[in-house]
Amino acid sequence: MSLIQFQQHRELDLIGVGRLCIDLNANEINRPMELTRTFTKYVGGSPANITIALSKLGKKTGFIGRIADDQHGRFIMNYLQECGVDTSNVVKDLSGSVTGLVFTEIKSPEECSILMYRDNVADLKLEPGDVSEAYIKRAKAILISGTALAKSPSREAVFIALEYARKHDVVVIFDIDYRPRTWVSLAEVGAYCRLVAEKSDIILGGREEFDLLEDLAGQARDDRETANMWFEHRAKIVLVKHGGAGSTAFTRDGQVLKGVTYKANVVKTFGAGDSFAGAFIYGLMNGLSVEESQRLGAASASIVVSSHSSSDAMPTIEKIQALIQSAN
Ligand SMILES: Nc1ncnc2c1ncn2[C@@H]1O[C@H](COP(=O)(O)OP(=O)(O)OP(=O)(O)O)[C@@H](O)[C@H]1O
Ligand SMILES: O=C(O)C[C@@H](O)[C@H](O)C(=O)CO
Repeated sequence: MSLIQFQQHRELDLIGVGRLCIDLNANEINRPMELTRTFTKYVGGSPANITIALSKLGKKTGFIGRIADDQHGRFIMNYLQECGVDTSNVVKDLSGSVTGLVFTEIKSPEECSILMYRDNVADLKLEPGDVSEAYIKRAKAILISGTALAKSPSREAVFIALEYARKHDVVVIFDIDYRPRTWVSLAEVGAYCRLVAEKSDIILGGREEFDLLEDLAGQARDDRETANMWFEHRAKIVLVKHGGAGSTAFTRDGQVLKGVTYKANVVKTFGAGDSFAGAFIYGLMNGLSVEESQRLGAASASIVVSSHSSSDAMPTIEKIQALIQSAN
């Protein structure tokens, strides 16, 4: 029996929950933001990127989120629809909120950062009443982004989504997705993310992100100890991402799988985690082993870090397979 039981008859493969934003990626690369004058606009936000990745891989996806009632909000809505993401549960926020913006700085292939504008953003205005039980029960899986827990009412909306998912056997995938500018304190990150991690089937994060959840007061924990901690709860797969060094997946049935990486012609490093997650989830949903799914994730990430955008560059399965074959 496979590790993760997706309810195969469900009409939607994955519903993303949380952030829908705009990425403004520097056109003049290899220089600091202070000297950057022009940017290209893309849809962004980690859960949006992952949902778009799955859609481009041919999966049926939907999204639960709020967008601002402005030009950027409409740009996001149009792009999701062009990608085939169902937007029936994306709500226009009428409270005067704005679209979250992310300016990306590409100083060198090794040194990239993001500058987030997150005051009064629409995505964090998601309300419990926006989350439909009937919608969630149509899906095989939901993807929760940790950043959506940073503030109320989005935080409560996520807990409601989680409750409906559990009630209807919808697989819960939690990407810790820690974004410092959004949170009030590290204590809150740990407290709220732990509550979701305890109820999740698959947990994805970087080493530092897991350290935040485990409340270790600065002591680094070993990946295996991390995985064991979450296996005491509901998790069946814990995946720790290690940037250019790959990833390690732990499974509840005792496997420890080191993920390969593929050579990239790195333009920028952000987008790696989201593209990895999209193709990794695709692999699991298609019944591939965890190791094969990690391979798809790594190949997708190598394509995206070699491109200028995150969402727009999410590859098709043919492109991923061609890269894997050319590397063999
Ligand atoms: N420089 C690179 N070259 C090739 N593959 C990479 C590179 N960086 C990351 N990857 C691939 O992407 C996966 C995820 O990367 P990473 O650990 O940086 O995720 P992340 O921290 O969530 O990324 P992000 O910067 O998007 O938040 C890695 O496990 C690896 O397979
Ligand atoms: O998650 C965000 O809000 C920013 C992303 O859209 C951006 O592309 C990125 O950092 C991906 O890792």
